[in-house]
Amino acid sequence: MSDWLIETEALCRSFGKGKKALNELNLRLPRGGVHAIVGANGAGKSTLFRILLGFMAPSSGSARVLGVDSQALGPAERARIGFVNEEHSLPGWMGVEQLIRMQRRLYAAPGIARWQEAMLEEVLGHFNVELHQRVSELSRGERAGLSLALALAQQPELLILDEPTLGLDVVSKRAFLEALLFSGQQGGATIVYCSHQMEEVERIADQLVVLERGELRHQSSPDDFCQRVRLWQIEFPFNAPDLRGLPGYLQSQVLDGITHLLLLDQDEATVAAALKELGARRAVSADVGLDRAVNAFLAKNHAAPRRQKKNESKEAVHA
Ligand SMILES: Nc1ncnc2c1ncn2[C@@H]1O[C@H](COP(=O)(O)OP(=O)(O)OP(=O)(O)O)[C@@H](O)[C@H]1O
Repeated sequence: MSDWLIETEALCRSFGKGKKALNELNLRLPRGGVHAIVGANGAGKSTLFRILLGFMAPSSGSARVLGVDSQALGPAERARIGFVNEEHSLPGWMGVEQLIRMQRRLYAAPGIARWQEAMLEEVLGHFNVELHQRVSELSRGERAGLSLALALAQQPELLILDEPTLGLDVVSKRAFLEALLFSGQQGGATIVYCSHQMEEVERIADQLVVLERGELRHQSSPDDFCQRVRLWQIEFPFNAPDLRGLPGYLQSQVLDGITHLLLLDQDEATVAAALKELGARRAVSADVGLDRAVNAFLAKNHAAPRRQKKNESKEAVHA
C-alpha cells in the first residue's frame, strides 16, 4: 500500500477531439504541508482536482487519494477531504447559523466525529460573518471565510483549494491566508492549493508543482525552483545582440540601456564567459522572486518569439 496522500499514474483526461487537459501525469504528493499547484490558464489544474475529488473520471491512467482510487471514494474517505473553490458555492437560502448547525450534525455524527468547534470559531473570527445573516447576504470575502471555516472545522486530512482567493480584496485575502496558516500550525490538513498569485504561493507553500499542458514540469520547494532561474543584468557597449539562442533562454528586456536576461538551469561561469564573448562590458547575476521565475518559465512555452521593433529599446521584451 502506498504512503502517498495523492498519487497519479499516467493520468490522462481528454475532452472533445483529443484535447488533452491531462497528459500522462505522474504526480506524487506526500502528507503534510502546503502544496501549491501552478500553471497557466488551461494547464489542467481544475481537471486534476475534479478527478482527485471523484467528480470526473480519467480517460485513462489512475489517481489515488488517501490510498483509495479517486473513482471509488466512499463516504468515509470523503469525510476526510475538504474542498473550497473560487465560487464558494454555499446554499444562499440558508441562514449562516443553520448551515453551520447542519454541517456540525453531519461531521460530529457518531462514526465520523471530526467536527472541531474551536477551529470554526477561530477561522470565522478572521472574517466579519454574522451568524444571523443569510448566506446570500454575505459578501464574497465573507462567503470565502465561511466556506474555509466549514471545511477546516471538519478536520480534513486533505484540503483542496481551487483558486480560493480569486476576487477577494487585500483584507479578505490576508484573513484567508492567516486562517490557513493557523490551521497549519495546529497540525491540520495537508493542503493542495492552486493559484495564479505567486505572492500568496510564496507566503504559504512548502512545495511547488508546476503543470504545463497537463504535464508535470517541476516539483520542489519554491526556493529550489527560484534557484533554477537567474537574472543577468548586462551592459553592452552597443545595442544588445539577440540573446534568444543562449542555452536556457527564458526572456530578455532592455531597460535604460541595461539588458535584463532570465536564464534557466545554467552554470554561472559558463554564462559569464558566453556573455563576454558576445561583447558584454559588464554582467552580474542575481536571484529572482517566485513570481518572475514562474511567469518567465511558463511564458517561454506559451508566447511565440517576438521580434524587437526598430527603435524599440526602453521596454523591449523577448519571450
Ligand atoms: N468540461 C470540459 N469540456 C471541454 N473542455 C474542458 C472541460 N473542462 C476543461 N476543459 C479544457 O481542459 C483544459 C484544462 O482546463 P482546466 O480547467 O483544468 O485548466 P486550469 O489549469 O484549471 O485553468 P485555469 O487556470 O484557467 O482555471 C482547458 O483547455 C479546458 O478548456
